[in-house]
Order: sequence, then C-alpha cells, then structure tokens
Amino acid sequence: MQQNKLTKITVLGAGAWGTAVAIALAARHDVLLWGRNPRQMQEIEAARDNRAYLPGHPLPAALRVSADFDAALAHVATSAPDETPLLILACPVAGLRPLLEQLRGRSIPNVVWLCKGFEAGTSLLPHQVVAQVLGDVVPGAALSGPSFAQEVARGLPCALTVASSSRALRERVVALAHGDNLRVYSCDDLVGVEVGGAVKNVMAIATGTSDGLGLGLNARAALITRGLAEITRLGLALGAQPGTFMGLSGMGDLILTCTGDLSRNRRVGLALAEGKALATIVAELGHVAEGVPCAKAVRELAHKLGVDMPITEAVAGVLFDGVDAARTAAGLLARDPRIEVA
Ligand SMILES: NC(=O)C1=CN([C@@H]2O[C@H](COP(=O)(O)OP(=O)(O)OC[C@H]3O[C@@H](n4cnc5c(N)ncnc54)[C@H](O)[C@@H]3O)[C@@H](O)[C@H]2O)C=CC1
Ligand SMILES: O=C(CO)COP(=O)(O)O
Repeated sequence: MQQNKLTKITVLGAGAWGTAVAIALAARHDVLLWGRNPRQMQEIEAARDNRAYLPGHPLPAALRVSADFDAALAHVATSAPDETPLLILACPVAGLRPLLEQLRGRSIPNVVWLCKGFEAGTSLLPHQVVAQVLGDVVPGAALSGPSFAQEVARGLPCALTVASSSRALRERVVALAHGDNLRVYSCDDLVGVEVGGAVKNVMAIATGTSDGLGLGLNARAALITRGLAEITRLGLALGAQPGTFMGLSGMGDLILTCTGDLSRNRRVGLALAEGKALATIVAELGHVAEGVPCAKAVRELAHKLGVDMPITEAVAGVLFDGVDAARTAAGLLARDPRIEVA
C-alpha cells in the first residue's frame, strides 16, 4: 500500500488515547499533540512522557506537544496543496461538543473522532453531534475498535475500523494510519461502528461487576453474548447494518473491554462489586469511564425507541438508582425464558 509520508496531523486531546495515537502516528507523520491544560502540556514536554494519563510511554522525538490551540490548528492548515492533513479529536464524548464549538468557523481539514459513547442529555452519537455543530461541510470519520492505549503506545499489534459516509476519507485515513503494527479496516456503517463502540462500555461495567461478585466465567460469557444481542438490537433500531456488530468495533471491542483488566469501564464494574460509591470510583479512576454516562443515555434512548435492553437497565439501575449489584444479577437471571435470537 502507498504510504503518505510526513502528512501533518493534529491530535486534539492529550489523555491516554490521544497520546497513544499521537505516539503511533508520529513514527510516520508530522504529528502535533494538543492538550487544553498548559501546565500539564509543559510537564509532558519537560518529561517527554504523559505522566498523568499514559505514564511510562516516552514520546518520540519528532512528536510536538502544545497547549496553544491556534498553533495546533495552524499545524494542519499549512500543508502542501497535494496533502490532506488530518485533525483527530481525542476527547471524551462529554468534551466533543465544547471542542467542536471551538472549531466552528475555523478553517479545518478532515476530522476523525475517537470517542465512544452517546452524548449525555441528547443521546446523540458523535457523528450527530459533529453534524449539529459543524454541519456537513467538513468530511468526518470515526476511528474505533479494540485498542487499549497502553498497548498501542508500546507498538503492539492492533486492528481498528474507520467508518465514514465518505469513501474518499475512509481511504485517506487507511492510507495514513495503516502500517507498522496498526491494521486499519474501513466500513461505511458509521451508526453501527459508533453504537458498538458506545454500548460495549456499558457491557464492560456489567461483566466487571459480575466478575467482581464471583459469578463465574459462564456468567461472563453469557453477559458478553447477550450484551452483543442487546447492542445489535439498538443498532438496528438506529439504522445500522447487522454485520457491523460481528466486526472489530462490535464483537472485537466488546470482548476486549469486557475481559481485559486494562479497561477502565470493567474496573468500574469490579469496584461496584466491592460496594464502592460511584463518586469514589470515578474520582479514583482519574480517567473517563464512558460507560457511566452512556448507560443513562442508552437507557433513555432504548425507552424512547422501545428497544429491550435488560443489561443496560441493570447497569443504569446500579449506577444511578442505588440498586444493589448482587440483587440486579439475580433479577437478570430470573427473567422469563425466551428464544435466544430475539
Ligand atoms: N484509553 C483507551 O484505551 C481508549 C479510549 N478511547 C476513547 O477515547 C476517548 C478519550 O479517552 P481517553 O483519552 O482514554 O480519556 P482520558 O480520561 O485518559 O483523557 C481524557 C482527555 O480529554 C481531555 N478533555 C476532556 N474534555 C475536553 C475538551 N472539552 N477539550 C479538550 N480536551 C478535553 C482531558 O483533559 C484529558 O486529557 C473516550 O471516548 C474513550 O472511550 C477509545 C479507544 C481506546
Ligand atoms: O475503548 C477502549 C478499548 O477499545 C478502552 O476501554 P476503556 O475506556 O474501558 O478503558
């Protein structure tokens, strides 16, 4: 495959994932990592290590870091005419709208977002938030799939999916990002890719809770499988293609997040099983756990659409309604029998 050399890329958001993606892409491109906290960005520059969000993964010498928003945008506005630069949005879903507001009216290239979830309050998917704020003039894509930041930063093998309604942008992102140990597939089902990436976080809280309660490996496999059925039902109601949920952004990310202890969402579940309060868990985590706000947004959406989502209901009940986790697990098992594919 033809690799584009030294394309200019700006990553907006210097958390764990933005930093890991910037590290991976800096091996082949001219990458600038922007973070909103000037003191933190100075510390990263001084240590050449993001000690707050991704400690122990030195930044390559070529990777530039900055807290200057104008400079970050100028980086991707100054490319040669034959290059299309890339703007990567690496904030959590809660930060997407505010970040997009900062971009509105500015001259920006193609945007690719990495966040996984439904927006709290609106239950919108990221591409819908992008369309609301920027309109459809800027081509956009979601990059998703099973990808723990720490492993990507170490250069371990990883496969992702880029989803966009623009074929040209999908091809562009593949040409830029595919290579070394990153394998990038493409897909035109933006809704399916985003729904899979969002709801798997809720399922990871469920499996973490189940594992923490000692309910066993059989229960975990059941939760993952029925979780996939639940994700698929919601996705189909929103217009997704069923096959997408068998792919990297569906089953792939669901398996990773439900079983891998690097998952922050799984760790939320493990801590809930210990009886910790949600506020304590979130404070101790020090990172976003998208499954928490997403459980509420998905519950609201499922009610609105009439989609049966018992695992999401159970997770939201434990997180927000003070329902006891062990009782919730028993409640799930006590549901009436049904045909498996339904
Ligand atoms: N960490 C991982 O392994 C992966 C994370 N993701 C997704 O990427 C998104 C970001 O996750 P992480 O970087 O891991 O979270 P994190 O909790 O490690 O860092 C979040 C970063 O976003 C910044 N931020 C928050 N609101 C912002 C705003 N309005 N403007 C600019 N920056 C803002 C914070 O300052 C912080 O630097 C989430 O949606 C997550 O689900 C996706 C794949 C892998
Ligand atoms: O999305 C992820 C892996 O693909 C990261 O999951 P967590 O946010 O649960 O750590």
